[in-house]
Amino acid sequence: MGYETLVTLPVIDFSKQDLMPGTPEWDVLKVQVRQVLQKYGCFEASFDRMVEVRKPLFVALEEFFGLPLETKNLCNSKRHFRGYNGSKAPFHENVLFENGDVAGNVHNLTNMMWPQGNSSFSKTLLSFTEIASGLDKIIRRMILESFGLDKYTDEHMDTTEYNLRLMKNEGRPQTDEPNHGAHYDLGWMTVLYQNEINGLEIQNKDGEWITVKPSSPNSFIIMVGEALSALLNGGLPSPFHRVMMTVNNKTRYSIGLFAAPKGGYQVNVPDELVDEENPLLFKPFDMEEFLGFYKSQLARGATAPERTLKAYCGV
Ligand SMILES: O=C(O)CCC(=O)C(=O)O
Ligand SMILES: [Fe+2]
Repeated sequence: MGYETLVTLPVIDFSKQDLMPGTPEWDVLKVQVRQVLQKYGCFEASFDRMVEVRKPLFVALEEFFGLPLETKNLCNSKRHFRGYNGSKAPFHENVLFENGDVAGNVHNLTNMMWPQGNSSFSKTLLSFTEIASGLDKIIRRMILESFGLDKYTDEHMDTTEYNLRLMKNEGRPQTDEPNHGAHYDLGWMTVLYQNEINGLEIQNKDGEWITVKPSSPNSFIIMVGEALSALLNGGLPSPFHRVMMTVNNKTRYSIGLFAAPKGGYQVNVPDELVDEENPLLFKPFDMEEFLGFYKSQLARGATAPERTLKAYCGV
């Protein structure tokens, strides 16, 4: 699933208030989204709703990662799907809960970290989630429309869940090892937001790693995940990416909102996308079962191509 040579990511501006389906503004952006994603599987989305949330968001991330290790490890004391991972700290730390309940997880996380309360932390993470999920829904709706799949939109949105991941990366001493190893994102779509320290790299079709440099502090990086690529019968590529930082960099904070098919829901390539010229590329799959496969592959040291959806249910 190659994509064209990428130098810098194209930017699409979503700042217009009340962007509504069926309006001329919507249709113009829809065409751009389709073209850019078809080429690269990712783009930069500028969205001025981040203006007010940006500052408190990075205060919140610094506050969380600044907690003592023992406190952060409390995230793992309850039966959360993943929780806090600081095994590569200070080069990489992240916290991720995988049960699709962002509000509940933010609430639990806040109570575990600050038993005396920290309402600004939870409020800020929920504001971010609201903005990022709004943007995700606009973009996925545009994608479905552009593939002539409008009639599936409600079902698609109703069978989507979100997970939030908070990340901190620091520059490593001279090494070729990435902070966050190269991978494809697994779900429908990823909405990433970062501070001013770059480090995200996307591989272009020539195999070169291109550093993503957002052009504005209000920009998100949007990436197609494997599940969406499969739903569209390979119609959009999912970019291979990693985080790589040198020792000269300052601390990078980033936060990702991941939209994915709910477990128990069977993802099927719509008939509209399959014909003689476009044979079916993926058998129906359940995201939860795919995640099980992914994790067992990871545990036995499988390479990135050996833990893809293609390896799991490719025709
Ligand atoms: O930190 C970043 O910008 C990228 C993180 C990432 O690729 C992920 O969480 O899947
Ligand atoms: Fe990723």
